[in-house]
Amino acid sequence: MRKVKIFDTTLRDGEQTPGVNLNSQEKLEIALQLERLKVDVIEAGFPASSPGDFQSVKTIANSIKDSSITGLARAKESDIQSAWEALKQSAEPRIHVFIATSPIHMKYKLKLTPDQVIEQAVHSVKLAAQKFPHVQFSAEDASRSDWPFLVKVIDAVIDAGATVINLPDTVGYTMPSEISKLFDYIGHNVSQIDKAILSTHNHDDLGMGVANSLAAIQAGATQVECTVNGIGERAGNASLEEIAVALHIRSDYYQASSGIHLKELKRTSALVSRLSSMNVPGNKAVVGANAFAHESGIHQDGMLKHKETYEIITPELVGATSSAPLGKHSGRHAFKEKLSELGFNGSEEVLQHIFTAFKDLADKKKEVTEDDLYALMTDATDDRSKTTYEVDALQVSYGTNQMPTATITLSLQEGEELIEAGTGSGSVEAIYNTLAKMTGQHYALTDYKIQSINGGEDALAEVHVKLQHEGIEQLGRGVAHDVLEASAKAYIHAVNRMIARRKHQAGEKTKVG
Ligand SMILES: CC(=O)SCCNC(=O)CCNC(=O)[C@H](O)C(C)(C)COP(=O)(O)OP(=O)(O)OC[C@H]1O[C@@H](n2cnc3c(N)ncnc32)[C@H](O)[C@@H]1OP(=O)(O)O
Ligand SMILES: CC(C)C(=O)C(=O)O
Ligand SMILES: [Mg+2]
Repeated sequence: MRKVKIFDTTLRDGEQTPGVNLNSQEKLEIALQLERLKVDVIEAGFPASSPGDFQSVKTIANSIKDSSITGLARAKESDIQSAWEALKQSAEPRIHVFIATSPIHMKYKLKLTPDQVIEQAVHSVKLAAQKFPHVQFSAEDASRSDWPFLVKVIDAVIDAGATVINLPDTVGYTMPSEISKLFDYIGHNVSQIDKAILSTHNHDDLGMGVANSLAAIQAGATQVECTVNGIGERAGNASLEEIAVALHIRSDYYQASSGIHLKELKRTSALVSRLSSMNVPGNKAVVGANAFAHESGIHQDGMLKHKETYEIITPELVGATSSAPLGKHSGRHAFKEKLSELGFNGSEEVLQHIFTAFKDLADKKKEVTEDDLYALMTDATDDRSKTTYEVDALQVSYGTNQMPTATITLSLQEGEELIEAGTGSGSVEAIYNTLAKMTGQHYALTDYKIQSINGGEDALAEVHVKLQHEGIEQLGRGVAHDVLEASAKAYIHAVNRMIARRKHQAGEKTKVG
């Protein structure tokens, strides 16, 4: 059985999803979960792209031990230097240098001749290899590049020190049989291909991301790049969970396996969905809510008689069962144990905060599931030093013939308390009008999404909002047993993050000035 390395790029290409913006703490939380999932390489970001990304990559590189950490860099000295500064403390420093090789990108975007591209690629890989023991080179838009030219580039960068060669289908243009031929061609025509790992990276513009990844693996790729839930630029990247499960279920066909801890898939998907505010569609393969649901009579009959009639993947395989090991009579020890099993590694103060929220919930809800605990954990692990406002109390008065009125108490970081009332045409609008008055800013609400965790009448509500103010867009999320409380918390979460971002930007400007 061939081993296929999983290179996860949720924190880099995944974060390029329009509207997704993860802070350092959220990125670290995802990285810790990717480590538990046993991905081989985590692409933690693009250090030269912003001070925030630089810091996230550095923090992740210093915290994760069981997966290799890498960062993206253009074929440019300053990007490579920045990646080195962020990654030098990691266990196995690894860089990902890229430059485009297709005629359209070279001519119009880079404004370079093919020879100049080879020269820049070789120069950059040599520079990178002086610092990093592992250098990955990507020929951006490889699938629309001239194949003999690709061979020339790849031979030259392997000579310069590249140890991994990645051939991305950057715009999701190629088809499975074509990518198969491309990998086969490269395998047979690059004289030194045995010195490097061959990698595939596919986008989903034509819905072929996973199919192309599997075809490339069949044709010789031993590394596959993907993201959790398939998030990413435009239509997204090939989805990690679909590739890992396809390799497992059809190992007879691919004769290859990943080392992914499949039982962690559902949990990883839920975490990424929550932190990125990107809902997982119900019919999404492997991790969607309906992936193991059987609706029609003939199917249910078949399942009752013999599960394999309609089930090729068991929910247990991917950790999709929800258990309720904790209840209102559970104590702190069992609770702490369970949270650490779920990957919680926060302070005692945050643990106490989650425990109080759990007890409140257990009083109201029949079953507290792992998904509920995950939601409470995510809700509580925001950096409290960056919290300007907190929702202390909320009362909403609503009647069919009456203007909804919200009365809200907010506590401020300094210990002060604000109380205000306001109205709106609906209950949520009344809350948001009141919060706008209290925070003294008019934030435009550009998105509002609500979902229940696990379903059922007593489910937790999770609200995601997007606020816009003076050119900045900010996501926020809130979890509560009540939808109105979750709505207020989501709004305040976005406001707090917006304020923290502005303070950070002002700090950066002062440093530069
Ligand atoms: C296929 C991919 O996913 S590639 C990764 C894409 N990810 C991102 O772009 C996310 C983060 N990006 C950013 O924050 C910014 O684009 C930055 C910081 C990287 C660069 O910002 P700016 O310096 O303002 O440049 P801008 O983004 O406008 O243009 C990109 C420049 O890089 C050049 N460039 C693009 N790719 C490469 C490359 N692989 N190697 C060298 N130069 C490159 C472009 O030709 C352009 O150069 P020019 O300024 O001489 O015309
Ligand atoms: C940077 C490269 C690998 C990329 O994301 C792409 O080409 O899609
Ligand atoms: Mg990409």
